[in-house]
Amino acid sequence: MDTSDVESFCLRLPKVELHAHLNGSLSEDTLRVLCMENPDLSSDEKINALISSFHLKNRSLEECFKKFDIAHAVTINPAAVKKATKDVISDFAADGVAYLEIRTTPRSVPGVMSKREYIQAVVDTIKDVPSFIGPNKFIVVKLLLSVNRRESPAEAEENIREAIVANAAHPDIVVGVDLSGNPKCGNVVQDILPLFTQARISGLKIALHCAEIPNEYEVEEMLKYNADRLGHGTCVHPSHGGTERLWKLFLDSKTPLEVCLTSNVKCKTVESYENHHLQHLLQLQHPFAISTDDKGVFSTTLSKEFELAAKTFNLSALELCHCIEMAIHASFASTDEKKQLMSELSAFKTKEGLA
Ligand SMILES: CNc1ncnc2c1ncn2[C@@H]1O[C@H](COP(=O)(O)O)[C@@H](O)[C@H]1O
Ligand SMILES: [Zn+2]
Repeated sequence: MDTSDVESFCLRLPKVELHAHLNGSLSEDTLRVLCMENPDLSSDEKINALISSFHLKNRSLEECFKKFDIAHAVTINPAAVKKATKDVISDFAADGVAYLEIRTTPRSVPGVMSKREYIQAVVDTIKDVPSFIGPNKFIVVKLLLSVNRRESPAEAEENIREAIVANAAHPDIVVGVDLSGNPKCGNVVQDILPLFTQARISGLKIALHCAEIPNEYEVEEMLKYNADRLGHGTCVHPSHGGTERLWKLFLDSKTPLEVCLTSNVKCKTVESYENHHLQHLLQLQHPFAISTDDKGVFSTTLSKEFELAAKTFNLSALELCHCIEMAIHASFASTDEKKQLMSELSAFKTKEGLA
């Protein structure tokens, strides 16, 4: 396919997004509107300062983490959380995403919103999707609730408890838990993985941010934990600060990896797209899901991530369709939903003359 064909093909592709943090995915328009609705931030200079710092070029992973505090400054009540969720879902649907798993860290604002009310605001908006997604659009949306490893074990325990309650109340929407946050923080193996086991026992799927930075002991324990999916997986391969042993453990686990190309390069955990560890997954046919991570912070879309993968690793139209197939299998969708997504993909392939 030539360049312009790749771009339009990636836009048309019925894509599957499995790794998208709500507050990292806010578009500039959404940020602007949420600022205007916030009396403390509604002046032009404050709005412009906030938005430009949200998109400021990162020089490190640390700098990236400071950006989420900016988004958190505007999603401070249920109405703002609903607006953020509605806009992010609409953005993905407009980008041709057919299936979306949003993940977000339950957050309380004293006197305004409890963690449960935060979660309810997201769930209510997901339930409301048919009312705001255009008639010619189709998107299935699920929710994972996150534990931020920077927070205390008590916070982590509370988030897992809230996730179990939310899953019991909305099993078709709240499908999993995610471990994320600054990888330099927290004692995950001792304080957090045991909590995730409680979530697993109650029927929630497990997604772990893994090996964003080198940490042999933690990565080994995470690989042995047999999560349903892993995110990033940057420092597993020996060429990126991992070891042969970790790499073998990872391959043997056959755990699907959520691959975030632009996030890794803009956070400088991977030096270039050409050097990205996706090359090894392609070579070894290890399952992966091309993902955005934080489309707002990194000014990307899922179509652009597919286009990047296609151009960097010379992937054909059929190989891009196979990426969607792998993501469907790795998703936390129900069996019927997976069948529906697979039949949508085969109808797409027929229409594109690929079947
Ligand atoms: C860049 N790579 C990353 N690595 C680890 N955690 C990340 C992340 N990108 C985002 N988050 C996690 O997602 C939260 C923002 O969304 P929510 O407030 O939950 O909706 C961040 O605070 C961080 O904990
Ligand atoms: Zn992430």
